[in-house]
Amino acid sequence: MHRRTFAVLAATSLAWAETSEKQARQAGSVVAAWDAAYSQASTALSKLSQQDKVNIVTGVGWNKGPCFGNTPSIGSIGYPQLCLQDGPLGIRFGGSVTAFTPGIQAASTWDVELIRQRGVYLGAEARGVGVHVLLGPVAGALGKIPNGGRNWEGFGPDPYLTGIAMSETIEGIQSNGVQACAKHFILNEQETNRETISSVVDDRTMHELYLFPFADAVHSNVASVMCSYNKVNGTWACENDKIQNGLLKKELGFKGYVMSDWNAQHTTNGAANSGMDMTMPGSDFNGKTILWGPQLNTAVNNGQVSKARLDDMAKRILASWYLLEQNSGYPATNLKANVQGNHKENVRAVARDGIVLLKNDDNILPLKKPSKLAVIGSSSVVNPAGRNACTDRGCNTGALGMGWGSGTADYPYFVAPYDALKTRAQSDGTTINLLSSDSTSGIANAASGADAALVFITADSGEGYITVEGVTGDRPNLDPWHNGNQLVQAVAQANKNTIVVVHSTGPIILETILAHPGVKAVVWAGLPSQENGNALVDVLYGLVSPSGKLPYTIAKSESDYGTAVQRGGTDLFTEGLFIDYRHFDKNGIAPRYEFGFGLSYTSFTYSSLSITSTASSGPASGDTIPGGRAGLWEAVATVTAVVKNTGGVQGAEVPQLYITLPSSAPSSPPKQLRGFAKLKLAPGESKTATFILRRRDLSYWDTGRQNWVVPSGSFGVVVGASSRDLRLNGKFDVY
Ligand SMILES: OC[C@H]1O[C@@H](O[C@H]2[C@H](O)[C@@H](O)[C@H](O[C@H]3[C@H](O)[C@@H](O)[C@H](O)O[C@@H]3CO)O[C@@H]2CO)[C@H](O)[C@@H](O)[C@@H]1O
Repeated sequence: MHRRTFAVLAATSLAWAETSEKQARQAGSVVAAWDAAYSQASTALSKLSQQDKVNIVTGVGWNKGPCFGNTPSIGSIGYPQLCLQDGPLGIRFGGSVTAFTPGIQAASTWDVELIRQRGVYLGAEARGVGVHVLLGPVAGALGKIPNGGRNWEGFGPDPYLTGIAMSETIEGIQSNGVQACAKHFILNEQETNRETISSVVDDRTMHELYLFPFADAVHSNVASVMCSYNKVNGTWACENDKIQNGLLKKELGFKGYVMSDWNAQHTTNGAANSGMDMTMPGSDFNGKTILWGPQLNTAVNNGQVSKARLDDMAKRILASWYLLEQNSGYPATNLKANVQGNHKENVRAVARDGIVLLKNDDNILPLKKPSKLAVIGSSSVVNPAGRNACTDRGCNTGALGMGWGSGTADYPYFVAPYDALKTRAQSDGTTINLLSSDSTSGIANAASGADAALVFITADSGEGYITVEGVTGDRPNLDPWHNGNQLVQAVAQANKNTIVVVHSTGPIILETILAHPGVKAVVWAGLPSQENGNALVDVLYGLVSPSGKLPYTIAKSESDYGTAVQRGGTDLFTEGLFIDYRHFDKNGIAPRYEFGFGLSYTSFTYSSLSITSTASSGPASGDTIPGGRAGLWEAVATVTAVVKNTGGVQGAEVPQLYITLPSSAPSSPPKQLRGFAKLKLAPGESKTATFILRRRDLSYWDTGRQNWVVPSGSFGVVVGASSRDLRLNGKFDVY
């Protein structure tokens, strides 16, 4: 059977709900696939010495192999030197690879077809360069703190949206026979003090927010999970029996292996006995401290780590390798191979369809063959030092396409906004006045007299081992960089048709910008990677209607979020379940632009809400399959709604389904996203969105019963164009 995992789990790029329903039906085959892989792993294991087993679980050391992580080959079973390489948006330090859009841009499309295709292409490139384990996708940081440095690597602070994106990405990657790695497990929500902080979280919040998307990852058969740097409730994540053995392996039924984040292991025995299965990179960054290898051998010999535990570690790694059929015909590692194919088409589509139009007064957009345009800001052009001048994108100079850190890839080319605008202007006969600086001097000259002025601003963040312009990972505030507020004000003063384009790793506070009457439009262009300019021009000129929706809330003030980077040694997660829109809803705070918001060049109406349910109240039951109890994944309700394009142009709408749990579920969020669809609609066309609710979608985590429970009572159902633009209301009762 070729590509066993994919044959079992892959669904065509239908609505996510159909995909997950199929998965539920196929759960039995998933278990059978793992069983077969385990059987092969057991046979192989019986041929191995203890030293071989230790080698399988121990990286060769920092900077000692062709990849970021490497383990030694074992000739007797044909096991290769395993290559583990970042990352979540492409092959880090690849020679000729695609720099895909970051996860947050993929989430911003709300388009499972594009998200899945992105995953398939990521996997194809990883296979093409002989990477066995691709270190992504990311569900931690989830993004509870808007300033979190690495939020952009993942899919945003809603666990449902992130869970769907995790599944689609993992299934896409693994469809190519490449092992995916869901990271960082768990509660790694900030870069500041990430290697010392303890994230202290209550049981319910752990389950309903942070573990939720990892359950999707496990349900999609992810081969590996990376434990994170931080402590969880006082114990290092990579030494934490409760989260590794308890939550991940026992409760979620995870069959693959847990690897450490790079140098996140602290002890030999603690890590082994708490469920960590592979140490990476195998030494510290000085190459001096080695915690497994010979130390693990000794620990096994003197009984501090049992032989059975070592067997279990090795078997999990081998089973994952067999599950993905990497034992047959896998390409040799060559990170310099050209594997781009036509994948840039996915980059452009995600970059474009992830653009969120926030404001469009007087229908200033789309542009209509302007005779003169002003283009202003240092981020309108490519970094003058070169598109890849800063290692791991560790600078914010020129146009922004991704944040910085290990979750980056080198750009094979980079189309900056000005490059694409210039091309378009030539065909339209438009004159462009370019001022590629952030200085407010000279703006009157450049901007006045133009039909419209496009001003480009950014906000950047990344991983804490790099400091950019004084920012060590997490953003110190939610302001645009490089005096963006003053720049926009100066432009809007000079030109009353100012269009602000924002490239950012996360929310910024837009109040100063929106207060100026000259600002007619705000285009939230996110992180578009190598297709930055092309995607923008597609939207600015109306080649497509904007169809992205915010994957996070944009607040009026930073303090409105109710979460912040912690500077001390502990983060108590006192906000509990109430992050992002849950917090705004609960506290009656008006956001500037709510979660799920995004304008279009056309308009949509909603009608004909229909709800059917067979759900019964009570705890989840069934055997544990990958992802948790089987019953959680059963479809128990269906909601449909009709959306019509009532405007004059083609467009795409994202109807969103939110549920309100009955009051018998204590202290629950006012509403929670539990379905979405992306409908492409011609003028006058109607389509039906179908949302299939699984038992888990209607459940809360009952800490007393230690199980997911569907509460009895009346469930509220709303379908709308955003989390605050709710068009259809209904309810159904569960007894
Ligand atoms: O890449 C594998 C995982 O690595 C973690 O990040 C590490 C990153 O990959 C690595 O480049 C960086 O190394 C620096 C090191 O921290 C520093 O002490 C040394 O002086 O310079 C090194 C090179 O710049 O370390 C990062 C960890 O600190 C990611 O968390 C994980 O997501 C990756 O998959």
